[in-house]
Amino acid sequence: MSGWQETKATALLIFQDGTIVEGQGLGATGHAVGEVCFNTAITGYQEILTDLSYAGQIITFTFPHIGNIGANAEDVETVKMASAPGARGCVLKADITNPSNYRSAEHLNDWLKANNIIGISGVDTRALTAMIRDKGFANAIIAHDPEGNFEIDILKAEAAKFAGLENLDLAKTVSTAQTYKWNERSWEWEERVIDPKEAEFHIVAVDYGAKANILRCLVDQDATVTVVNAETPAKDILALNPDGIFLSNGPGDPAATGEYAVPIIKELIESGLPIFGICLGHQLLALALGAKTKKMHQGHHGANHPVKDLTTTKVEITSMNHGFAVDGDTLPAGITETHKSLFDGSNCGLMVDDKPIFSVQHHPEASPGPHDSHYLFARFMDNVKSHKKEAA
Ligand SMILES: NC(=O)CC[C@H](N)C(=O)O
Repeated sequence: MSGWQETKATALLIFQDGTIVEGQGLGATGHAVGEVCFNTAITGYQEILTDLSYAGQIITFTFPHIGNIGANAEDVETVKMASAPGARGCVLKADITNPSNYRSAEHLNDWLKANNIIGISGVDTRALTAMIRDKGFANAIIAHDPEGNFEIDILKAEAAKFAGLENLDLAKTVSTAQTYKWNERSWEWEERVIDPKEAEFHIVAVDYGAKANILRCLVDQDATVTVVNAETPAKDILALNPDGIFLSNGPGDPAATGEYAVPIIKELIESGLPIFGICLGHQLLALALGAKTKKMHQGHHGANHPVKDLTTTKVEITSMNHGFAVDGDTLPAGITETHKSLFDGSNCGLMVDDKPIFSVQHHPEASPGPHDSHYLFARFMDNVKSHKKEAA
């Protein structure tokens, strides 16, 4: 009995309502504020922690075995050119056991430290998840001090300053500073990086915090990808002579990027080029088309979310990571809802009726998650091929 009671807390999670959760510190020391969400995936913790869409968030993993396969340099979803890290912190139930996997290069604890991510273990993540499910997203501060010395009032005051993700534009802060070319394809067994072949199509990806595996999936479709900063004017994007345009995933409130993203996307729509958007890219496309987005109660973060493709009536099991959603009731005439979540009926996709333009809320690139939705990359490239043929 006495053992655990006497263990001094070396990490705290302090919510804005004053609730304090004690645990053991992992990874980086110090403190960070963010929105606490929960992710239900049972694999892919490293991909999740390095997804830039999680900027400004602290991730509670509902799966207890986090860290048991260690960490490596290959499972990082943050594109090296990105200027900021992804998640600010993570909350775990169990301590990290010694890694046991042939791909492990590093203990997760060391990797978290090196990547400036604060972790707390020993938390009743089931209770925390139930709390978020009942009350909605909660903002908190996560703090780690190996000596267990915390100035609670100062931490509470820091937590109180965080106004949450609503109205917060983070895409600009994680977007690539420089334009770069991406030509790495998906991996094959025991061959991590495949040399690119001469690609037939050129896609310009607007980077709001793009995941590396999205870029790989585009290259798999016989494309070379040029990645540009989120604020690149439409005329500069079009001057790169793309065959199609991709709008990436990313963090923060889509409505807060209104000043730059929406006007740029409106011009891109006018160009008549094929456009494909994922997650934040989907939300921004919807805004540019005249629809509205809204904050969700608890969001969708996991790797087993059923989504129905209304155009084929097929159901796909998807990877999800979003806290905002397109309000399907606000889609204007001429825009068709193509996908719906079978968990809560929320909008998961749209297409423009008379243009080769579509987008989805879920993550067809998976990483982590099932590959059911990979067909969307082929759907995009079919549009690109037809458009290029017509234009020739
Ligand atoms: N994965 C994403 O692109 C997330 C989009 C947006 N930041 C949201 O939370 O809804």
